[in-house]
Amino acid sequence: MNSEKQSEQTRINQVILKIKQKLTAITAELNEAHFERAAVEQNYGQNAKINTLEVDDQMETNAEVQQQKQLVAKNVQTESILQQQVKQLRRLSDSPYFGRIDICEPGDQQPEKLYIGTASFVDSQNNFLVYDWRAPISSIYYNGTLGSVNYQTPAGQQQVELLKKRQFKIKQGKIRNMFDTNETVGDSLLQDLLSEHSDQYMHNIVATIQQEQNSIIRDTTHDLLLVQGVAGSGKTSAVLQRVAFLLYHSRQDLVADQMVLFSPNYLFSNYISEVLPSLGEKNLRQVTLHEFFSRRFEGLQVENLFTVFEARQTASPQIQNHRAASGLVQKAAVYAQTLPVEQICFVALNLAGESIISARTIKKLYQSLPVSWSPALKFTATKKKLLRLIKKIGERQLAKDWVTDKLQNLSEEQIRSWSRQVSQEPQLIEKQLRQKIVKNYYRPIYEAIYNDYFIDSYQQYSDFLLKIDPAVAKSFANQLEYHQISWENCAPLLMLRDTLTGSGINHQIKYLFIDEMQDYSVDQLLYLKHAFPKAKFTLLGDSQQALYTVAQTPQAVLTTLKDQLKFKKAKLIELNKSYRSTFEITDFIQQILPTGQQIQPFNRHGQLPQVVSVQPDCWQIKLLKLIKSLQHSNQTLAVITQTQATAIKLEKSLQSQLKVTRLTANSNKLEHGVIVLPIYLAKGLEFDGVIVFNTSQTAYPTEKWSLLYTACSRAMHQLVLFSIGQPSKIISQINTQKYLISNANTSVS
Ligand SMILES: Nc1ncnc2c1ncn2[C@@H]1O[C@H](COP(=O)(O)OP(=O)(O)OP(=O)(O)O)[C@@H](O)[C@H]1O
Repeated sequence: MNSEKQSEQTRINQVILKIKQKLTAITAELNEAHFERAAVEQNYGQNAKINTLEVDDQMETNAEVQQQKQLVAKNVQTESILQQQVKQLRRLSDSPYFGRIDICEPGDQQPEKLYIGTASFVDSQNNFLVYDWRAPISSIYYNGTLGSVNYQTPAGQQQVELLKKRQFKIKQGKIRNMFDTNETVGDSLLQDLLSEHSDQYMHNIVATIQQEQNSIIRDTTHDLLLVQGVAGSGKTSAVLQRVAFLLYHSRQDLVADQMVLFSPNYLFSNYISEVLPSLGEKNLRQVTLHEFFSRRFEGLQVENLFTVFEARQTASPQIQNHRAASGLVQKAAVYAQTLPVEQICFVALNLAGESIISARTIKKLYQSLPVSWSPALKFTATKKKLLRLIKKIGERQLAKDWVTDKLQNLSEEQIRSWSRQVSQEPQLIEKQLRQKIVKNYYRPIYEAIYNDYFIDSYQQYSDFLLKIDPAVAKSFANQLEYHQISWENCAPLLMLRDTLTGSGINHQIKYLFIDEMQDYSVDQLLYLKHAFPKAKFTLLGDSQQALYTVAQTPQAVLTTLKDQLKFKKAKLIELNKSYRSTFEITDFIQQILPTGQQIQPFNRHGQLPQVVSVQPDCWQIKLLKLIKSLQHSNQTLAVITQTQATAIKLEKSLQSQLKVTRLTANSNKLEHGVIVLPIYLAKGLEFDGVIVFNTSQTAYPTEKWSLLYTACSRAMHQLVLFSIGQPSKIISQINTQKYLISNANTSVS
């Protein structure tokens, strides 16, 4: 070991010793906090069991229980903070840092050495032994080449002289690799990392963030950050580090619950779920667009984009008719804003076959409001009037015989449960019990009012569609009969409903992230912008991987979004360097793109991709042989099909000979071994080896280049295109030096 390395190792040993001392102290505190919480909880449990029917004790007990509750909450919080610290210290004790910068501030004689890790570590004298990678000064590590560099601080720009930049790979407290670099973050460490096997979970990339990724991560000024990057360029990685950065940067007024990530599927959600915890941060909320819509259309089955995709691969163009066109969201908003009251579809509030409040009455209440009010304002005011009205209707029932009958037949249990909520004055008890009986009876009406059911938004949307496109209106009505709603109708219908009722808007979310944004229509993005008005948007996409729409240039995407979504400060960041695949794979897959877009491959070498074509009568044997030959060198080997239907057939033909796992839309975990899955579930994921199943001309005509590109770009180390019959023209037009060819007569091993 050279002396430089020796002295770094000595420092590491000293830092780890201090980390471990702190870990011991915090672990003791944690044990104490745990013990205390258990005691308080037990005490709370006993208090909560006190008989609250004893009136004298009731108030006192309530206050005591509240106090205990607060105490439990406080203890839980303390314990969880300590748990976080323990986790963080454990992580640091294995690998305290990954970078060092030597800087000299103006006027200083001696340079300062700063070490950068996944979290800060301060010794008992408040010396920073490790700086958090998100600290303002750490940006020098990611952005600066040696010489004079600037970095942003809360007090403005600072200038320093960067004298040295050193990278470390430390594992179990030992330096495994260390070198100085003048680049942003040197290639060697990246080489090392990218050569590893794929994992069930994505890793954080803080040690090797690249300069252009850093600008995504640290952006705090734009309300729309549009990241358009080629496959494997680190878009998802960058956005997750961005979340961690924002949580650190705005920790006074931002918590993870104020962020939401729209992800393409459950597999992906699970795949990325370890990144933030590995950086000591809480995970942010994740949702798929399908889930989001489904929650808003209770009782309806929302069509899934995957089903649309499957149908498109097999259906004739005629079947695809009568789908809603784009631009409906804006039209729906205008329609709802200008809808004359006569045309609003009010619905009578009925109970047990009797109309309690007629549609005419509701319309009258609505009409009585100032014309200048917005529909949402009128709707809320009508709602309040209806609540008052139903209360009055109930009051008129209090002395009726049916209420007296019910009162006399109240069960013991019902009386006991209500007696806690009614007054103890004997003369008031009967009145209040009558009120309870009536309110209970009218509960469905109250609920209908609270849930906005006094307008039939489906009928209203149907009326709207009739004006725009009667064929779509008809198909919408047909689907509704079967309690279904098509994908394209979701956003415009919600927009119409929200505009009329003023509901559906979430003001809490401050940051919204969308991965695979090329699969979202402008209509859907418009709706999300409306539903999350306070959120800054970060959209990640690669229009070359558009499975459901047509590819657009990044600039065109930006123009469309800026014009339609009305963001004030929008920025486009393009990423052209691909990190996932070997040089050879990236070099091959960029030839699939018709636009001739230049993807910069990362300088990591491997085998050439292989194109295998086999005869239709022997493809099973050949495929089996191929899989077996690739299995041992690839921890995860994905066989990617176009549709789930093909994946099912493939699984059947392979499973008697081989252990295979087929993934479905409901799968949420990646398995090691051989995986069969359709392309739309492979989005955002990566595998050691990929076999793209049946890349014949029939399966992949020229216009399906985007599907082929997406499938091939999932491969990290090895790629095989397996064609039954003549390979696709997309492949045959690629320079033959970029891949190896084997045919039915050649061994595929
Ligand atoms: N700076 C980096 N340091 C180390 N690894 C990186 C870096 N950037 C990206 N990677 C790795 O490259 C791979 C691809 O990254 P990621 O999945 O974030 O790309 P993507 O652009 O979202 O891909 P796609 O659009 O194809 O799904 C991952 O294995 C990731 O860990």
